[in-house]
Amino acid sequence: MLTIALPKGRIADETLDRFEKAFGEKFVFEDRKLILEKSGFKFLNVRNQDVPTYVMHGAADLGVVGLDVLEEKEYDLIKLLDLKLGRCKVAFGLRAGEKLNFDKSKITIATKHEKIAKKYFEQKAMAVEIIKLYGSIELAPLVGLCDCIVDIVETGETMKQNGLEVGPTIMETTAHLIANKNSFYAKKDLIFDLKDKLEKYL
Ligand SMILES: Nc1ncnc2c1ncn2[C@@H]1O[C@H](COP(=O)(O)OP(=O)(O)OP(=O)(O)O)[C@@H](O)[C@H]1O
Ligand SMILES: O=P(O)(O)OC[C@H]1O[C@H](OP(=O)(O)OP(=O)(O)O)[C@H](O)[C@@H]1O
Repeated sequence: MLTIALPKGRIADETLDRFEKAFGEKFVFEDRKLILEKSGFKFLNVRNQDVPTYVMHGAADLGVVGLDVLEEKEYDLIKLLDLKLGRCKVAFGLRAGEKLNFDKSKITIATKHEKIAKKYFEQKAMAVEIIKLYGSIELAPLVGLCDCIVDIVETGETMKQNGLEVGPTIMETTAHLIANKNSFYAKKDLIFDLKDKLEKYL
């Protein structure tokens, strides 16, 4: 049995579609159930940001999560396979017409991706103030909470509709299949078999 933590929403749905293609049967969470057990798999329906936590602690052998979320958590996990779904980037958002002013003594940034933003500026040896938010990040610069934001951009439509422009990209991200280190050694054959089957449907 392999236990796999999936992030609620479209990435989970698309991952289960891949399993359907690879194994020829349907995998669907029933109503409000958070566990789906079928044909040797136990899928867990968890919050996006909790996926690495379940895998790190061994409550799940495997997980599916965006590289950006993985980078934020800084856990020691194995990246097994790029599933090539949930493609987007982590980028700056600036008020239309403004540029990132690297000469300013202190830039204030609002973001859900605190560590990614912090690392970016550490590499430039710049002092920044980071304000952690949990959603609707694009609102923050419009009401003077910050100078700019760091957020997920897929189509760029959310920024555009809120008077922001997409600035420099910090990282590209896609959903990856990740593994707990102990599970990887203990269940190597099962895991490699799954990886090979999923790889055919990328
Ligand atoms: N257009 C998109 N918007 C947001 N996230 C995307 C998009 N495309 C892909 N992703 C991936 O999905 C992840 C975010 O998923 P979701 O929006 O469900 O997360 P969240 O709002 O941070 O989580 P939660 O709702 O659990 O708080 C991102 O971190 C990224 O890896
Ligand atoms: O470039 P786009 O295609 O417009 O997509 C990007 C938007 O989608 C995400 O928000 P989400 O819907 O997850 O809401 P939240 O982060 O504000 O909770 C992300 O935080 C951006 O706001």
